[in-house]
Amino acid sequence: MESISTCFGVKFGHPTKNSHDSRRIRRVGIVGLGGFATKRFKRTSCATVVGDREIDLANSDWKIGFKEDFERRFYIPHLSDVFGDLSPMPSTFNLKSRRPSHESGNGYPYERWNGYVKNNDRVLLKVIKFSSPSSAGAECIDPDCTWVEQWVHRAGPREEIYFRPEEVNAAIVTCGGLCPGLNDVIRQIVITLEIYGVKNIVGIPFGYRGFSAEKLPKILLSRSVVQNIHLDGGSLLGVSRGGPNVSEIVDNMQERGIDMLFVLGGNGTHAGANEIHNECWKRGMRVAVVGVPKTIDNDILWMDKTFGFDTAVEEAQRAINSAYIEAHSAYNGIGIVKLMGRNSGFIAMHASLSSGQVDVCLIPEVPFELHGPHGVLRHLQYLIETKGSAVVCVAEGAGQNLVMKTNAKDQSGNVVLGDIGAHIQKETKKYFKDIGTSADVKYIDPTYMIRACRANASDGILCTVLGQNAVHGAFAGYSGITVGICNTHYVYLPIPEVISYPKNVDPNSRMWHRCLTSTGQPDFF
Ligand SMILES: Nc1ncnc2c1ncn2[C@@H]1O[C@H](COP(=O)(O)OP(=O)(O)O)[C@@H](O)[C@H]1O
Ligand SMILES: O=P(O)(O)OC[C@H]1O[C@](O)(COP(=O)(O)O)[C@@H](O)[C@@H]1O
Ligand SMILES: [Mg+2]
Repeated sequence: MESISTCFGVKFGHPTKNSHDSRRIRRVGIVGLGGFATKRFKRTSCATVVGDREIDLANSDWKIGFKEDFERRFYIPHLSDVFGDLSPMPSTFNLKSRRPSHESGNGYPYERWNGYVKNNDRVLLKVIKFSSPSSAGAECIDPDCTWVEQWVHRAGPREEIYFRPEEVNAAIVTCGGLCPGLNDVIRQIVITLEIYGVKNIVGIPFGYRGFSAEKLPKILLSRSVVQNIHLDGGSLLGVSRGGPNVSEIVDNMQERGIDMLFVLGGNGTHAGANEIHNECWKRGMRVAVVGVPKTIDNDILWMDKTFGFDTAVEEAQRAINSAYIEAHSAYNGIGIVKLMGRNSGFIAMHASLSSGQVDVCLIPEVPFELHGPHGVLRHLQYLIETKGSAVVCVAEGAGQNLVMKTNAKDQSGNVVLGDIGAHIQKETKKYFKDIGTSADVKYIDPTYMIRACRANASDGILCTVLGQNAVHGAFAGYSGITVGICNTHYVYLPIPEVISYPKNVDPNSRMWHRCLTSTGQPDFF
């Protein structure tokens, strides 16, 4: 291994499908003395691999190499890359009609609407300039934490468009599990398509399954159909896991003449969307496939947050508060709340932090023991003895090593999780019985109630902007992209980058430490 003072091994390879390995590869590229990366991974060599390019930090021009590689990784595919004969036309997305014109003589000056975004506009992906690799959360490329701008493409309407609105056949599909805000996004996509002048908009029923040969009836969409759908949770179109393969999906799209596809879903859905995009272009189909990340778990990379997450955290407060009241009102009461989060504990962490009523927060990223002198149960005993009650908030994917494995998978291939909440309840009851202390243990599982909620106001706005930008991206001729909010600005990202591995809670992050400060819990092992 090279010495830290002379040479830092930094790797930025495209990760493999295994999320944990992938995260390692990605994280090892960051120099941070106090961070997750350097504690777990040794530095490799002087050669730095950025994408598929090797960069030598000893070379004074390494920054140029890094930037070029970053630019290439975050390039967003455009129809004109493949279809050379395309000629754009002036956008039909024009809000001038909403302004008083100079002819109207009502005193308002005529102005040209300048709400278009230029293709070369960019948004900074990282906004902190770290002074040292030992600074909290530092993500440095070299030991000096040299500042290197990492730009991504700004989302929004372009002045020129690559589809004739009156000829467009647009389709929307919602895949995976439910998430608050799905209807808000569908609504905005439809409304924005209509503003461009699109007449043919269909909803594909029940996720990718709606593309199968069974021929589930399509859902005709228009402003009047979607006007009030955001008042309800769920998805107007229905959702599903599993379904036909990509080739069948594209066959079906070809049959129906779909040339704009809006795909709302998580990591799995986006993997499918990217394959659909590739297959369409391979077949010479001039199709724009644009994703809108949907995951209540908030486990998509690079984004400030995904829609539905805020609502989930807010709704989780009700369950936590109920658990608190139950626990607080009972003699030696213990309330356990399970929240969603298959691999990522963002909902549990944020809900625990915002409620201020949680004593123990357990997430998949942080291993824990139930039994033993440092286990959760011993701490619950301490809480009962000192406070008289306790509240536990556990993410569904936490402590899966403690529950019975069935090796079952759902139709998308996701592992079916054991019920960690029920397990903790059972073990807690047994523990207190064994030590001869009566304890009143209540378990609340609000997961599906939370997921079925309608979006709150803040998510409603996020959905609106994401939905509109998805349509702008398609009309601008981009495909194989997804939309997101990044440092409060809206961006287009290439799908492979956002699904290269799932975003997790960093146990060394300031946020997790804040959560621990709030709960006052020790390490449980
Ligand atoms: N790697 C993949 N490639 C192509 N399609 C996938 C992939 N993973 C999942 N899918 C499809 O995407 C849809 C949703 O996937 P799922 O994992 O259930 O939800 P999410 O998109 O929320 O992660 C399913 O119809 C599934 O068949
Ligand atoms: O019971 P279902 O529909 O499989 O959903 C459960 C899963 O849905 C989620 O909320 C989100 O999953 P997706 O993003 O893959 O839809 C997970 O937290 C949870 O494990
Ligand atoms: Mg998934």
